Amino acid sequence: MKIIVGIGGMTNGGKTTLTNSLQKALPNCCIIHQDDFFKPQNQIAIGEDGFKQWDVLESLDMEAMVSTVQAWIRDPQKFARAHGVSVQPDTTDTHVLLLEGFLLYSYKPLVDLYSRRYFLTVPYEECKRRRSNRSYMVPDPPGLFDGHVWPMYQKYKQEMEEDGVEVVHLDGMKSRDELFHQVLEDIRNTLLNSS
Ligand SMILES: Nc1ncnc2c1ncn2[C@@H]1O[C@H](COP(=O)(O)OP(=O)(O)O)[C@@H](O)[C@H]1O
Ligand SMILES: NC(=O)c1ccc[n+]([C@@H]2O[C@H](COP(=O)(O)O)[C@@H](O)[C@H]2O)c1
Ligand SMILES: [Mg+2]
Repeated sequence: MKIIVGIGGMTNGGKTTLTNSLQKALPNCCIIHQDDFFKPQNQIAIGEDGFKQWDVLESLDMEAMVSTVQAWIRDPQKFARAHGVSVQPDTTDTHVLLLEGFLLYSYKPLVDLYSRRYFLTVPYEECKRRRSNRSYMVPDPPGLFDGHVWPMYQKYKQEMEEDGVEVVHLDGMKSRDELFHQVLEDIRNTLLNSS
């Protein structure tokens, strides 16, 4: 059996950290990072606010992301091999795909593919603090967090709620270890229930 799990939520909620830990503990587990699908900088629109609009769906090549997901769905074993994930002979029936990113549940062609949609959040102050310590490939200009990142997060979250997308909320203030064990157990139960 194969399941697709979303590790979504706000920037700096701890998505990438959690996803990388889960991969090591789950059988035949591949990851697709949404961040790998950002368009090149010269294709990112500049808003009326003067900021490059990184935190909108249009800044991501979502068609390419869906194609990558479809390649996994067609042949998870081949996908795993191509991505350097060794397939365990005793569990070849089980395949897990973790999709990880900050706008996983806002793109219609993806939203129904998940067996489970996790949503990691931390309070505003903590998010801003963590973000100020991060260095992205393109550094945040002053004011980006309050002027663009946070308002876009709120906008997409509100749309998701209005659309009735069901998510499992995760408290990103919990320790890395606690989050890892909580989600690992929940995914293992999902696997048992879908077999
Ligand atoms: N559970 C946690 N508790 C405290 N700090 C965390 C936790 N998970 C991740 N971090 C830290 O927060 C920052 C953002 O984590 P990251 O996994 O890159 O988040 P995201 O992918 O959601 O932006 C990193 O510095 C990371 O070490
Ligand atoms: N990877 C990139 O090319 C790039 C460039 C500029 C900003 N970002 C930021 O990455 C964030 C998403 O990644 P995280 O969820 O890991 O923080 C967005 O909030 C976006 O502002 C990424
Ligand atoms: Mg990340």
